[in-house]
Amino acid sequence: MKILKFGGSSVANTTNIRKVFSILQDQKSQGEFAVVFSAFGGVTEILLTCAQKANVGDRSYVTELKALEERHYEILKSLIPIQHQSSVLTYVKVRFNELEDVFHGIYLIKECSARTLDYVASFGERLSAFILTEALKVEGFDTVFVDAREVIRTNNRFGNAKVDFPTTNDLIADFFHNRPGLKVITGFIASSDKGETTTLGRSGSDYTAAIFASALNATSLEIWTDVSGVMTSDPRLVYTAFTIPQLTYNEAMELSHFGAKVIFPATMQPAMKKGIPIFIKNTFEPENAGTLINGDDPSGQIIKGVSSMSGIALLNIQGAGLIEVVGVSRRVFGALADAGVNVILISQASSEHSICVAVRSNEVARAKEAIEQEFLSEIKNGEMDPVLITPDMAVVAAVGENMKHNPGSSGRMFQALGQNNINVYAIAQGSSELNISAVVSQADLQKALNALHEAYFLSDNKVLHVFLVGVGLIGKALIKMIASQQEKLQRENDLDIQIHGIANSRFMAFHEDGFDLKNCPEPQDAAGAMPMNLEAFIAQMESMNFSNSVFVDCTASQDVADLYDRVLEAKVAIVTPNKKANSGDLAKYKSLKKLAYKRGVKFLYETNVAAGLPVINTLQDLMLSGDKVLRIEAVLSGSMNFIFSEFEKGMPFSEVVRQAKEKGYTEPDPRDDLSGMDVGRKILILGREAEQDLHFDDIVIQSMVPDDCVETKDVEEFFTKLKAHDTAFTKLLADAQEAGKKLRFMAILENGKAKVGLNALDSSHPFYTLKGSDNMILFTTERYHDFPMIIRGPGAGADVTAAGVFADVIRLGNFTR
Ligand SMILES: NC(=O)C1=CN([C@@H]2O[C@H](COP(=O)(O)OP(=O)(O)OC[C@H]3O[C@@H](n4cnc5c(N)ncnc54)[C@H](O)[C@@H]3O)[C@@H](O)[C@H]2O)C=CC1
Ligand SMILES: N[C@@H](CC=O)C(=O)O
Repeated sequence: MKILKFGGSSVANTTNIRKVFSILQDQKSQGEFAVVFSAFGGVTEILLTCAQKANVGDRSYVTELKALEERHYEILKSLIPIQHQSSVLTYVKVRFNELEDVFHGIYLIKECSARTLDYVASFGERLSAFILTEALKVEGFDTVFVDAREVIRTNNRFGNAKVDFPTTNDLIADFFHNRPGLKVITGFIASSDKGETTTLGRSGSDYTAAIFASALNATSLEIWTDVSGVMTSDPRLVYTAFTIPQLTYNEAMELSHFGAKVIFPATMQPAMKKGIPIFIKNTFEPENAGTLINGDDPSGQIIKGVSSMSGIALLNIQGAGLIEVVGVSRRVFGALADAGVNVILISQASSEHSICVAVRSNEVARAKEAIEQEFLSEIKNGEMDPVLITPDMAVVAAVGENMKHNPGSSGRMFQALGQNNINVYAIAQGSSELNISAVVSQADLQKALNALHEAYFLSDNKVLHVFLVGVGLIGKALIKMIASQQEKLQRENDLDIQIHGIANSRFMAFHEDGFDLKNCPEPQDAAGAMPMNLEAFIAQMESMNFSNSVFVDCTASQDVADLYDRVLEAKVAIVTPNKKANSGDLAKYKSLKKLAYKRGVKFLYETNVAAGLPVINTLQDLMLSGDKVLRIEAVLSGSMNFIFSEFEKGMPFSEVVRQAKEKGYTEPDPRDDLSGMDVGRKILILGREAEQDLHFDDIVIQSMVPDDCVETKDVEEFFTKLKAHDTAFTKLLADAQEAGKKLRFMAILENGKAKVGLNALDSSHPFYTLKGSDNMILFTTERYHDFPMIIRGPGAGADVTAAGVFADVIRLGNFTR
């Protein structure tokens, strides 16, 4: 014998009921079973509301009751052919007549006791189960209607009656023994030994099913609902939550206590006592295996779920007068009990200086008053401080029976929370080691759940939440590149990259679920676009509070770079091609790196030098492995190399510079390249990465920007003015060519000093053959002494740069894994 229970959502309308019938048809070949039904979805609430309305003299209950009656007729007429309807119609009519009378009575005497409410509520299940009993006959089942009031005996604690199991078990066994056929049972309702109608409290229909399962020693109990079992976390907060295949009874109780509302602990008890397996199944996805709950789980998995409880406040009771005083806890908890406050979590350190208690927010004022009253004299004479309240808290809990004697679970929990900058206010773990709970701020709840979920269940799967400032040439190329790789990274590398914030210098926009990158709008065209404000952008990023957030700066802006410390303080990683932070003040450069290290987040800037070429990483590896850089000789500007190599082909200089800009090789302002500033910044960064304390003053830079072109209204005017210097540049080139040389704009760093400028090189020099946007870097080090280490390749352009930025973002996925 198997017991199946279908909840209100499964029988909310004819379409859903047909799904239930098809599930029952499939059961026919699988042995004997009985079925428990809840009231049709929402009916109980409507009945109770009508009663409350009648109780306060609000006659609108009459229309609501009429509508409810109609709904029942509609359902029965759609399920039962006309020739079989009459007895069912009569049954329903009589029940609604009774209800009318009851409500009228309430309306007249303005009295509605718990007993009356139970009686009113009982109509929901009586109606649904009766209609479904008859409808199932039409489907070919030999059904028997079971009004559970006949067999479940309880005391008369209306609203939450206690079951008299010995009597109930006998009555159920007798009933089943004497009545062949498929029993269709009303959930939720029972009766007292005086024949009064009672109800079984929250999730009462589940309880009914468990009572029958226990009384009949059922082989299993199936709870059919509208979700596919118990999930690893709340799917509304954790998008990657998934169904837990198997749970022990204890784990299921812990999880449901902390928010997995699929099953209510008390309802499991009768089945649990008999070791009856419970399946949680989805009526709308019957093929889904759902969750099996039983006494044992052979999977050996340590953590099964991460659940939470919102709306919590912390009470801190502290003072020197608490230390080594016997009876303090008894008085605290006695006072709370007397005030009817439910204690959710308790934590006391061994110093005994303070006791921390978590309670529901709506009970905190009462709790504070009760404790302060209890310790009035201690507070007065300073032995104890007034009770401190920390509001707006939430509890997150990792649950799993196999934590027992398995070191590392709590370590993982607090590492994940710490890495994501989530402050833990209190901790509790019982010696049963079934649950580790941490109190965090309500604002951090979603982030905490996601961080823990990832740490425990998705160690192979990572979601990176990107906030991109600078949707210009590189930024747009980056979005395109992520869009084209997004699915493959998810599928093959378990890496999900989502962009939640985009901005240019004028507008910013955010998307909670991540922008659709294949059709990503420009910031100004996105829904909810607003004027750009850097502080507000960062504040929004902080308030979205995702775990694994990444701030990508694709601007050339000093203002953006100036806010990196704030970003890192918020434990958000930074990826950037922007050189401003690393080529600015030396102390700031060092402090940013230190801060990133301290906060445990990455600050990656491979594209600061030579775009996507692996220059910074290589240099960092050399330094980490103990090498020493003696000399760096390099062509570090893709645009300058393009300009001087293309110029050889005979085009006017100003025209080649314009082409370099059009090809996306130059800085937003090409004078940054021509002036040598860009190369100056790069050689400075390389020097600093080589552990040399370089300042910008240590670099001698030869600018190629003619004096009258330095100050112009805009870039266009600069190009116009540059034209006037074409002849002078052609002469420079001709002189070099005459000497059999080529012009290369390069940087040399040696002995703590750097030089940046134009050189005429003969064919013996490695830079002689460079073409287009090529960069080339020669590292002469203690290890690479006789022959330098050489890195060469395109060092500018949208695609190679965006690819480098993208690679840094992907690297974050691996780093934090
Ligand atoms: N073009 C290339 O080959 C390479 C470029 N880079 C670096 O990449 C960065 C971006 O370069 P491009 O995309 O070419 O520049 P761009 O001028 O095309 O785009 C810059 C974007 O940043 C935005 N922006 C500027 N200031 C801002 C602020 N304060 N707040 C918000 N947004 C702001 C602009 O509106 C624009 O959307 C620069 O730092 C550049 O040095 C690095 C390596 C190679
Ligand atoms: N303008 C730069 C691009 C990247 O830093 C260059 O020309 O190399």
